[in-house]
Amino acid sequence: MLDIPKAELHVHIEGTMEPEMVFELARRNEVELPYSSVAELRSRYEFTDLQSFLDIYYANMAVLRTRRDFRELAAAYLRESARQGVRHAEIFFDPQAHLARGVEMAPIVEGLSEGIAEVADSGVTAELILCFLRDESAGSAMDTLRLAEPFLDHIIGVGLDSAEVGHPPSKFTDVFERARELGLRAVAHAGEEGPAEYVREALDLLRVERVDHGIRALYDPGLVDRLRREQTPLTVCPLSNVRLGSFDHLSQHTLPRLMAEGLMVTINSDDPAYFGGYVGENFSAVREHLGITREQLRQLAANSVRASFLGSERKSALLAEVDAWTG
Ligand code: HPA
Ligand SMILES: [Zn+2]
Repeated sequence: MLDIPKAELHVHIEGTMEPEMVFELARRNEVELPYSSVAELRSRYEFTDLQSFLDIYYANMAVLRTRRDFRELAAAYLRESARQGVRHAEIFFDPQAHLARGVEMAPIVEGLSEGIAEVADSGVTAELILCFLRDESAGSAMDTLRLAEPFLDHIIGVGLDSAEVGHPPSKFTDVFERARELGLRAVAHAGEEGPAEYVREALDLLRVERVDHGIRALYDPGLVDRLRREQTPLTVCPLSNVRLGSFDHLSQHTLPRLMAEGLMVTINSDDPAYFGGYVGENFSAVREHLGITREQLRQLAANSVRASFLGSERKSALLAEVDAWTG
């Protein structure tokens, strides 16, 4: 497990809920689960594509009900990540999935913030990115943003996730414009299963500062040139891409090509409770299976700091830590 100092920029907090916690919260909140044991739940984690994962991801999050649940979820993720070298995380959350079950915005956002505050003494910091579900309507996204307005002190930006194909970024142009007016930063999932054209739309219409995944950009040489020129960060998630079928095996992942093209690549876990590893484990896996060198790992860690929304002072301090890493 690699403890190089780093930032994590692509992690869904609901995707950090380990099967044990699913069962614990189900018991505490009296939610009935269609599985008889943790082992049985874990045995269902055989995915063929993004949708097959999303089905179980949304089903499991039904156990998340209270402020305490969200606090414990964030704290547990950050504690494990800190053990794997994470100094800062920018964490996605999916409020629409919780609002639909009658959970209000306040316990979600304030609970996650309390979890972040709880682990501050371990030196790890975090910010929250509110993601819109792209398979819901643009109107629902706009309503969600309105509900979040009283909590903007806790939220650094907006993102776009869930089922990609058939739900292009263009659907959310107005919502992202409103988010920018509110002072929020912008990122979006694009080019995970969807075409390179969605990456272009995310850049041109949503004006995102980072592209989440972006692996399909390699199908479009003109786009690759642009991403290189503009040094737009891509938050790549190697173990996730394999588990959701973009590559048959990690040894076939195009991370080395993305790096050879001179792109601003970062390594992230996406949904670590489902995809077989937290971010340190993703670093270890690409070293082992893709021949990524120690100096390239240092580059990837430095990229994660540069691509974060941290201020310049903290960035400099963390980059010095990356430089000094001898592990
Ligand atoms: O990998 C993902 N892609 C899109 N939506 C998601 N929501 C959680 N994880 C993902
Ligand atoms: Zn994701």
